[in-house]
Amino acid sequence: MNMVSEIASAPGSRGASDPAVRMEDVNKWYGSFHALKNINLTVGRGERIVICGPSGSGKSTMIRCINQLETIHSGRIIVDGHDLTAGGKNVDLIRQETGMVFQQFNLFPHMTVLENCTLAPMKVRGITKAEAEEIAMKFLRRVRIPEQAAKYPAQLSGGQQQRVAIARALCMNPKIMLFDEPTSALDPEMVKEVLDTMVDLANEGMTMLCVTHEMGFARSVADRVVFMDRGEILEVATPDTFFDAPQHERTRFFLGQIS
Ligand SMILES: Nc1ncnc2c1ncn2[C@@H]1O[C@H](COP(=O)(O)OP(=O)(O)OP(=O)(O)O)[C@@H](O)[C@H]1O
Repeated sequence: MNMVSEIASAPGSRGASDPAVRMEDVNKWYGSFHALKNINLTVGRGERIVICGPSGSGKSTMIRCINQLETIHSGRIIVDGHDLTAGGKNVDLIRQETGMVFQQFNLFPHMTVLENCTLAPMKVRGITKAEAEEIAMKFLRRVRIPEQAAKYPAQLSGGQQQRVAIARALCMNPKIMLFDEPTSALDPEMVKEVLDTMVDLANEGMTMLCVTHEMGFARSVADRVVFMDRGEILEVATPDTFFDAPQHERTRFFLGQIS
């Protein structure tokens, strides 16, 4: 049994019993291409989910739908009790609920690390520059690069830039962190520093959905692994079951190819 049936909440109400994310019968098309097919997934608070599957299976699309970088065509996505798919797009609310880290770090090149981290909190949370800088420094310390605050992104390594991107997302005080292949663009020697930062976050109880090919991370950090193929969720399992006794033939084929 997965947590879909273990977590219940009354529709329309918000409270401690709300799951962090609930996706109900979500469908998405790109033109005539059916990219997400009846996706149902409930993520508990503090849960760590790793999403894997072959290229083009819909992993990025699925997590980009959670923070509305992509729109869905049917179904519902409820984040921390807010139905983000109802009543139009509330970008400020989405940005406060979900932080996202992309493969390409997406930092503003003309702004310092500190400015990258303070921009959105000042704009969206309405806090002063001094408050925003205090928060930014707290999170830059947390990702272990406070000494880089005055530098520009181009002066940092890829791993450092990705840690800035994580700090920047945390400055919005999100309830959920979404990671879309955060280590794929990094040189191998920098992967570990970013994964270590993600492990720290996981240990602090952050709810996380991570699209990643880092199966070691999935095995050691995930509470559940979601396997997608051709726009469908084919399997949701604990790492032990997923890696040692996968239920679906396509999961076995996928694992056979990457091992
Ligand atoms: N903007 C778009 N327009 C049209 N088709 C798209 C668009 N974005 C994604 N797709 C298609 O939707 C499918 C799912 O893409 P998605 O990026 O979600 O897959 P993925 O599992 O994350 O793949 P990868 O591991 O290669 O990043 C692919 O077939 C892709 O070509």
